[in-house]
Amino acid sequence: MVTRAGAGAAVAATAVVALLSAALALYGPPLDAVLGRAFSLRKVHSVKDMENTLQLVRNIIPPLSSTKHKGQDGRIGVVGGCQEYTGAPYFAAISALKVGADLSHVFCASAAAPVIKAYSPELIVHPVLDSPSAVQEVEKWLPRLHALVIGPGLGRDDALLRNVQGILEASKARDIPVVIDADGLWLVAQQPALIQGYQKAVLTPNHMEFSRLYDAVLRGPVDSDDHHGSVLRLSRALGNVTVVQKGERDILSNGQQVLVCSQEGSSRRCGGQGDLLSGALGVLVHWALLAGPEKTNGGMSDLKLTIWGPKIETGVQTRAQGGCGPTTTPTSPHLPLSPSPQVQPSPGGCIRRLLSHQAVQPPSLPEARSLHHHLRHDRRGGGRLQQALR
Ligand SMILES: NC(=O)C1=CN([C@@H]2O[C@H](COP(=O)(O)OP(=O)(O)OC[C@H]3O[C@@H](n4cnc5c(N)ncnc54)[C@H](OP(=O)(O)O)[C@@H]3O)[C@@H](O)[C@H]2O)[C@@H](O)CC1
Ligand SMILES: Nc1ncnc2c1ncn2[C@@H]1O[C@H](COP(=O)(O)OP(=O)(O)OP(=O)(O)O)[C@@H](O)[C@H]1O
Ligand SMILES: [Mg+2]
Repeated sequence: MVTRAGAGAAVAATAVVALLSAALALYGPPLDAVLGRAFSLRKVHSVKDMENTLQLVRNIIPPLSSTKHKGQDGRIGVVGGCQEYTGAPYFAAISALKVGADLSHVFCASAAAPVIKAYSPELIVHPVLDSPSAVQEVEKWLPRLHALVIGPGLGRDDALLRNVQGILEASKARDIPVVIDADGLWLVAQQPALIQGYQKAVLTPNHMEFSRLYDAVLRGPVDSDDHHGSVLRLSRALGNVTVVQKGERDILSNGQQVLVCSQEGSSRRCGGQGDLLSGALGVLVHWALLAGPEKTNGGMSDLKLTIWGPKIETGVQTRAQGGCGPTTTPTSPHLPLSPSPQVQPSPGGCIRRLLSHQAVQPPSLPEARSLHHHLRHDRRGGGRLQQALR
């Protein structure tokens, strides 16, 4: 049963991964300053660290106010949902709402629409994705959306993928941040140029999706001895889009920095947990952008290669140094490739530690429901994510 604290921690943790992905994607330096304040080398107590992490997240959550109107704090679109998969787009879209977006749209195939509509009256479901005019239908809504989450439950039907390609092009033309997950990544693996250099794209591959994408873009297998370098290389090869490789440790990179979150999460490996993350990320990317650099002190560029979490791992090394990091000397001054396997203490002599996400409890309905009920209640009680994070 998800406790209030557990729910808060789970949501907070997702928020942290989402926030860091957003900050990596959207800003230059120096989130490091904020992180410097938030994390320290001292023996970390998870509650204390989570409190620091929450402060970082709180910086971007827009305050509730009577002067705001519906939709102002987030209108998120999920592009996905087909005959076989109706749960994934629901999980992504409802997570966006529960994290704190005001409106959540799902653009799906007509067969999936009545099913997803039946799941929740809170979602605005458009049965357009398999329509011949799908791109135009979705394009009508783009001026009113703050971010898109492309892929949950999309499936691999060529006609749908072609429509999604057009939707992605139209979104880029409007500078809309996009989170690309699941079979949206299948499309990107087939046509990497679709997001090449679009730095408002955040990719959230799982283990398998990462291997496929890496192989398609870098023409070779992932170097299993160098996860950090692999994520860095893939991000660089795609023009510094942000890549969040989900796994026992989540590894994030924007082609300049690498963040590793290794906080123990749920050991359940059930379907839907990645969908929850992608939906949450859709809102938080928008909020991070809305908050602006002053709220996150700008972002990441001074952030050194940092290994985050209870187990301090070795730093990434260049191959020349016997390590398995990027093969070329990194152009970025931000990546001090340590000659020794020890992690270089980052500025201020501390090796920061990021307590990040505990994977959301298995989304079996009762637990998810209590989580959702809990956040919803907080939302109504005038608290958004902050309330849930207390
Ligand atoms: N309720 C719904 O509507 C849901 C719908 N969903 C939708 O399903 C679609 C496909 O998404 P997906 O994640 O199931 O397929 P994908 O990632 O291609 O993996 C395929 C194979 O790769 C392997 N494999 C996977 N992980 C691995 C690992 N860590 N380490 C090693 N191997 C690993 C594993 O093969 P195995 O090894 O088990 O034979 C797995 O079977 C997508 O659109 C998504 O949105 C889901 O979101 C769930 C909820
Ligand atoms: N082995 C693991 N141990 C702990 N946490 C994990 C592990 N693998 C993934 N996670 C966490 O679970 C969440 C979902 O990751 P997962 O790999 O299940 O995504 P996914 O396959 O896309 O899920 P979905 O079924 O929704 O598509 C992520 O936050 C990730 O950090
Ligand atoms: Mg997935």
